Amino acid sequence: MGIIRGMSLTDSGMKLISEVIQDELNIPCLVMMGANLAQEVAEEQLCETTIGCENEENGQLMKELFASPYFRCTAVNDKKTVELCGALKNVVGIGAGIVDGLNFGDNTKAAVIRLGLMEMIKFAEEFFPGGNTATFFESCGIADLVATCHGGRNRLLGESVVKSNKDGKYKTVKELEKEILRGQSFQGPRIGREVYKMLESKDMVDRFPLFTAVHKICERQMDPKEFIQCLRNHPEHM
Ligand SMILES: NC(=O)c1ccc[n+]([C@@H]2O[C@H](COP(=O)([O-])OP(=O)(O)OC[C@H]3O[C@@H](n4cnc5c(N)ncnc54)[C@H](O)[C@@H]3O)[C@@H](O)[C@H]2O)c1
Ligand SMILES: O=P(O)(O)OC[C@H](O)CO
Repeated sequence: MGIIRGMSLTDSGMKLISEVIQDELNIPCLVMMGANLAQEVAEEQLCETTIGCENEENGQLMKELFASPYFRCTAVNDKKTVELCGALKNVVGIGAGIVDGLNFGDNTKAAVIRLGLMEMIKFAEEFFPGGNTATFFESCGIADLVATCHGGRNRLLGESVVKSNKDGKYKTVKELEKEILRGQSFQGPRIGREVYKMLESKDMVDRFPLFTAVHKICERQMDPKEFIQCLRNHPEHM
């Protein structure tokens, strides 16, 4: 069962982490993604998760293995979309943190969550076609977006980047990771870089302004203050 949120760029394109595990270990690998902030799961607070499988029998088996009164599992026969949700939401989470750092309110954050979701759906259609849009309404999709955009480490990164501003100079992701996480790591910046490379290779950057802006802010190629302006001209509004 894979819970790692990420992807890997290879010469032949983008691979999901479960595919890397399957290829390296030569074993089947299902995935589990959802609104599952570790601290809250450890405290046995009620949460939901999504098991992504390629056949219903395996999904059901894993559901029986993992489900508990506080950990409610749904098995979905759309493994790639489930895993893609778990990776891409980290990039949106950074965007939500940038909004917080810039002192914008809940309406703006809601816009980031919605536009982020639309970019996730579009990215899946372009690069991993054949999935089911309904999967984005499982815990791995909208619910994990909400959790990450309010309580995740990636949100904290976005806010911290903005707040690290000293005379127009911002701290790097590496510096902030060392200061804030002390041994843990942010998943969003690496995923954002890989997503951006894929978009650039297909000349699609303009269609994904939120993913693009988050990536450029993480790489210090864009001032975080420009983030909101990038969203004003989003293709979803045209
Ligand atoms: N913490 C949570 O709330 C939570 C919830 C659900 C899923 N996840 C996912 O689980 C995974 C692990 O999360 P975590 O909270 O334990 O993170 P963490 O930052 O505590 O640990 C990640 C570890 O992976 C190592 N690492 C990073 N890149 C590596 C590489 N290329 N090769 C080898 N090691 C590498 C890091 O050094 C670090 O020790 C992540 O993909 C995360 O998104 C985390
Ligand atoms: O703390 P984050 O931002 O890495 O998010 C953790 C989990 O993915 C939330 O489900």
